[in-house]
Amino acid sequence: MVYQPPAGARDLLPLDVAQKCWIENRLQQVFHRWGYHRIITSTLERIDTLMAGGAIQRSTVIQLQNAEDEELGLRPELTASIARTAVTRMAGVTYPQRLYYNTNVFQRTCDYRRNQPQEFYQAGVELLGSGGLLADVEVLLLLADCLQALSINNWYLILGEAGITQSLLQVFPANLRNQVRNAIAHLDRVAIDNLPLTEELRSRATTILDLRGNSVDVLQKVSSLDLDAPQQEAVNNLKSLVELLENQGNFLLILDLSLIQTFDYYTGISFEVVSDTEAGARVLGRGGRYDQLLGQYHPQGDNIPGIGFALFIEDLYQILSCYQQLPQKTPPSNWLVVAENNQAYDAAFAYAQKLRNSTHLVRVEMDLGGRDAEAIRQYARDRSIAQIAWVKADGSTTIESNN
Ligand SMILES: N[C@@H](Cc1c[nH]c[nH+]1)C(=O)O
Repeated sequence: MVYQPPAGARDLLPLDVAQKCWIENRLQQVFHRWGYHRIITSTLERIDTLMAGGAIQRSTVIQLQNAEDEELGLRPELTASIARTAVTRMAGVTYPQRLYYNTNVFQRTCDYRRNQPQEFYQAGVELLGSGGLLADVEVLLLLADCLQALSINNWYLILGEAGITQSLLQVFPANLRNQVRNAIAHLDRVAIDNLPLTEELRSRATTILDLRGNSVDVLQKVSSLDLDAPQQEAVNNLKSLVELLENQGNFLLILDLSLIQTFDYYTGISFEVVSDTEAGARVLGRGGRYDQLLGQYHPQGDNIPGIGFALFIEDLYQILSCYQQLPQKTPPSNWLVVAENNQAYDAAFAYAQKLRNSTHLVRVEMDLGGRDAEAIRQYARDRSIAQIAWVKADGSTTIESNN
């Protein structure tokens, strides 16, 4: 019997892990520097929990069933789980809470034959309890810092504002609003042309779809629409955010008020990080503000504002491997400790332990017997092990460097 992994499953071998850790450690250092704390939530959630925010479709969740016949699923993202934890397990904490995660998520693929992956890794943050401009700026500058820590320079931010876009959609008749939203989400002009809209509304839908480009132009275009007072205020806030980002951040910003998903929980800014490579654009992460999500999980429905993002480790990996940034080998051991005969085992283990305790980050491996001295030297050369320690039963040791 040959045991195969299920379609879409992936095993990460030591070099893959070293490369993944290289990315994750850099991100983690940035999260720490900004005062974020790691949270680990359950891989398994009730389907209801995953879907409560309105961003997750049942068909994309890998589903499981427990003995009580509860419908469970593997988390496809972290924000819903963190929202659940925050208002239940973390009730009573003070705000703001700065949380980060670095973990796997599962997304069901429709095409099993192509062996499409179903397990992915994400690292991200959630900043809970702050609804203002400063929290938006913090999260976006933190995001920029993450990319800088990975030495990724060719990227831009597509910034939308779900609140503004949703409210601009209110002029459409309720029975057509979803179709207009879908057409805009997919930048589908043909669909807009085919909807039974008045010419004025059709032109409004096309204007929303075209609210994309450099921030000055887009802000001007949106201000020329007949905005009511709350819309005007939201546009002014967006303007302040853009100004702060353009002063503080060192990245290209594309304002996109047509940025809207067919499903999401965003109520304020929403954004995507896109890398610009010769091979084309690649989305490296996304996020946004969700001020109504935590209320879905709160026993009394109390809302707590939140904003965050997730970076997609596989996509970062693809970019970094093009630039040859990642480690190309697993780190070699520094020492190979060899017991010269059976009586020297005790002394050899003791010597190896002494080396391990001597400096931080040293790698010491024991020779496991069964080879002669030449084979041991060859092994050390093959594995790039710098030093061999030959240990005798009385504890005396000869050190040989292996160049
Ligand atoms: N969880 C979202 C990203 C996000 C984090 N926080 C807010 N949004 C996703 O996977 O798309």
